[in-house]
Amino acid sequence: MSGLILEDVSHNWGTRHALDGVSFSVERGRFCALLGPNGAGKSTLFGVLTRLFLPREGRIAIAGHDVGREPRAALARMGVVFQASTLDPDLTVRRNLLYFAALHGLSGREAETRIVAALERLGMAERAGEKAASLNGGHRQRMEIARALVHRPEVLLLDEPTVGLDAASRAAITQHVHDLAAEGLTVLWATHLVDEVRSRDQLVVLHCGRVLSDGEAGEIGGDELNQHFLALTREQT
Ligand SMILES: Nc1ncnc2c1ncn2[C@@H]1O[C@H](COP(=O)(O)OP(=O)(O)OP(=O)(O)O)[C@@H](O)[C@H]1O
Repeated sequence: MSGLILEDVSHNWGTRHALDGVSFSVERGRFCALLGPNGAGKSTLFGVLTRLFLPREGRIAIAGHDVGREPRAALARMGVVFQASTLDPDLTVRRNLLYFAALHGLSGREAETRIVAALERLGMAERAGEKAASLNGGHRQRMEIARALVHRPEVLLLDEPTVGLDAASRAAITQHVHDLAAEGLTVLWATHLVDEVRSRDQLVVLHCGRVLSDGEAGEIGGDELNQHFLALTREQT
């Protein structure tokens, strides 16, 4: 069963085709890297996936729920890590997550249990009492991911989640999210960094709003993924 389906999704910014007939699907429990250079349309795609704005045309389904016809059911099954931080720096990790849990109608013991579980999955349990402002960039981003897991989504969307992090933090977060996919979460990970893609990942290359390739990363690019990606996106510019 597919965790995520996009069929012929298009979106314009004025006369610019930011997304032009984008179609691909991600199987349940698969890690899909959405790789594209700056301006490829990755953030626009996240905007239509999360209903920040409506696509001009096309269909999107999250865990079997059509985003246009059943938006509440679809959004309830989706966790999102945006580029910009969503945390209150003056609150503790635990308070931030409690606040988010309340937005999903969770409170009391149920919220506490889920928060502990989400923080443990990201190796952040011992930091629950620290203020968000005191965390380093890598831990702050792990907390963003824990926040996105509190309502137990089936699909996790991450928009360039490692921007601004050092190499060790990038590697740790990339590993954590691969582990989540191995446990059954469907992951869409937008990036312009080829070194975040593993050979067994699904790889969708997006450029100028179009899907240029879709398949297993090792088969598409092999060891020369970087050169392949550069050649692919250079040809189309
Ligand atoms: N709010 C907007 N108004 C007008 N044009 C926009 C808007 N947002 C994006 N665009 C344009 O749409 C195209 C796709 O941009 P988008 O931000 O989705 O790409 P991206 O792949 O996320 O890029 P980046 O990696 O730089 O964030 C670009 O040409 C961009 O200039």
